[in-house]
This record gives sequence, structure tokens and C-alpha cells, in this order.
Amino acid sequence: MLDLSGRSVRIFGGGEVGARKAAFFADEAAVQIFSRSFSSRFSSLPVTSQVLDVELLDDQTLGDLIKGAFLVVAATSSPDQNNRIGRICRDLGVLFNNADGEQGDLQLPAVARGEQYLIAVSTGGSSPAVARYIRETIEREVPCLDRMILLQREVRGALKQLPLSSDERRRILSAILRDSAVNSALNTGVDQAVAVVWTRYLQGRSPDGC
Ligand SMILES: C[C@@]1(CC(=O)O)c2cc3[nH]c(cc4nc(cc5[nH]c(cc(n2)[C@H]1CCC(=O)O)[C@@](C)(CC(=O)O)[C@@H]5CCC(=O)O)C(CC(=O)O)=C4CCC(=O)O)c(CCC(=O)O)c3CC(=O)O
Ligand SMILES: NC(=O)C1=CN([C@@H]2O[C@H](COP(=O)(O)OP(=O)(O)OC[C@H]3O[C@@H](n4cnc5c(N)ncnc54)[C@H](O)[C@@H]3O)[C@@H](O)[C@H]2O)C=CC1
Repeated sequence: MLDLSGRSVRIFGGGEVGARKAAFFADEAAVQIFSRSFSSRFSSLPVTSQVLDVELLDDQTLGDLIKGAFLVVAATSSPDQNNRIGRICRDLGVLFNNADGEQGDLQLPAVARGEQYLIAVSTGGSSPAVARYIRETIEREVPCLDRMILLQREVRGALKQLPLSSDERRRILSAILRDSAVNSALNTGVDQAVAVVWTRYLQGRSPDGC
């Protein structure tokens, strides 16, 4: 969880993997891609690109491309070149992520993101496919997560105004999460679910206890 706004992220390798890494950072950071060739996915990404062959650059020239970056990603199809980029990053004190080769300073997780939440899944390099599988399972199984969070925020605020113990509040909030009537109302909207919650859990109660 880094604030990358205004930071420079430079990616070597313009294939599918480079494009995925670029998409991961492009909303926030200023992303530059260096590669021999580029996947068509780059045409829809807000990044700048430069055609070059890393193998033809000496360490000094490659270092000049890296200097000033906050983070560098190596995603060429050559682990040797990726590792060389990593060594230069280490010498220059620049954070490094390696898509293929010796492990760098950081790994990218699989991310399920909504307006109200962010879930990052990592297997620490053991099985990226499992990280992806868990991300997809979360997205499939809990599609209304944003709405549930908004509902919980609203109900939680209302419960705090009622003369309830924190145990009672916790029990109601937890029951709402698992309540199928609430969850199906959420498919229509947060307001509809709030109405169901009032009927099922808060009938007869009001903030002043009447
Ligand atoms: C170490 C790490 C470094 C890094 O890249 O940061 C790394 C490394 C490698 N990945 C490889 C392969 C695959 N990677 C994926 C997918 C993802 N890989 C991602 C992260 C990471 N990958 C970091 C560890 C994260 C962790 O363990 O949790 C995800 C989560 C995030 C992202 O990249 O955005 C993204 C899912 C995003 C999503 O969908 O949500 C798939 C599945 C697929 O594409 O369907 C495959 C094919 C199946 C397989 O091989 O498992 C290979 C072998 C290359 C080869 O030789 O074939 C290496 C290199 C090696 O292992 O040495
Ligand atoms: N970390 C991850 O999540 C994953 C990593 N990989 C690995 O990442 C690497 C890249 O995968 P893809 O994007 O699918 O491969 P790709 O072959 O589609 O793309 C590689 C890109 O690197 C560029 N490139 C290669 N050598 C270069 C050089 N000397 N100078 C400049 N650019 C160069 C190519 O022009 C191409 O754009 C592969 O080694 C692959 O095994 C694969 C799947 C997932």
C-alpha cells in the first residue's frame, strides 16, 4: 500500500506481463515502458514508451534510464537481462520487481479492488496461479462487497446512536453479513437493504430509545 502519485515507475519489457504490471501502476504513477516490441494492450494504457534493446545497452546507459525512478519492473523474456536490470537497480538504490529471474525487493499481489476496499493476495512466489484463483473467487462469490460495506457503515452509525451494548452491536453487524434476505436486497441497492435491516433487526427502536 504505497502512495505512488507523481512517482516514476519504469518497466522493461512490453509483452503481456509488462502490460499487466503497467496497468497495475498506471492509474497513479507516471509509467514509462522500454522494450524491443509492444503488446497491443499498451495502446489503451496511459503510459509513455520507448523502443530499445536492453542487450545493446552497456550498464552505464542502462543505469541512466533507471536513475530517478522510484520503482523498476523487469518483464522482458530474458531472465539474464532482467537480473542485470535488478543488479543496476540495487547499485542505484532503486526498488526492483522481477517478473522472471532472481527475486527483487517486492512482488506484486493479485488485487481485487472496489470503491470501498482493496484485497491483495500473495503466495510469496510459490503459486501466482493460486493468488489469481483466490482473487477471482472473491470477485465471483462476493460481488456486492462495496454495497455491503456501505450498508455496514450506515447501520453501524445508526446502532451507535441506540442504547445497545457493543456485544449486541457486534452480533447484529455480523448477522447482517450472513443474512440471505439482506444480501438479496443488496442486489437491488443499499437503500433497499437498509430497509430490510430495519425491519429484521431494529424494528421498534429509534435513536432516543422510544
Ligand atoms: C514472484 C512474482 C513476481 C512478480 O511478478 O511480482 C511472480 C513470478 C512469476 N509468475 C509466473 C507465472 C504466472 N504468473 C501468473 C499471474 C500473476 N503473477 C503475479 C505475481 C507474481 N508472479 C509474483 C508472485 C506473487 C505470488 O506468488 O502471489 C500476479 C499475482 C500479480 C501480477 O503480476 O499482476 C498475477 C495474477 C494477477 C491476477 O490475475 O490477479 C500466472 C497465472 C496467469 O497468468 O494466469 C502465471 C502462470 C502460472 C504459474 O507459473 O504459476 C512466473 C513463471 C514464468 C514462467 O517461467 O513461465 C514467475 C517467475 C518465477 O516464478 O520465477
Ligand atoms: N511475473 C509474472 O506474473 C509472470 C512472468 N512471466 C515471465 O515474464 C516474462 C515476460 O512474459 P510475457 O510478457 O508473456 O513475454 P513476451 O514474450 O510476450 O514479452 C516479452 C517482452 O520483452 C521484450 N524484450 C525481450 N527481450 C528484450 C530486450 N533485450 N530488450 C528490450 N525488450 C526486450 C519483448 O520485445 C517483449 O515485448 C517471461 O519470462 C515470462 O516467463 C510469465 C507469466 C507471468
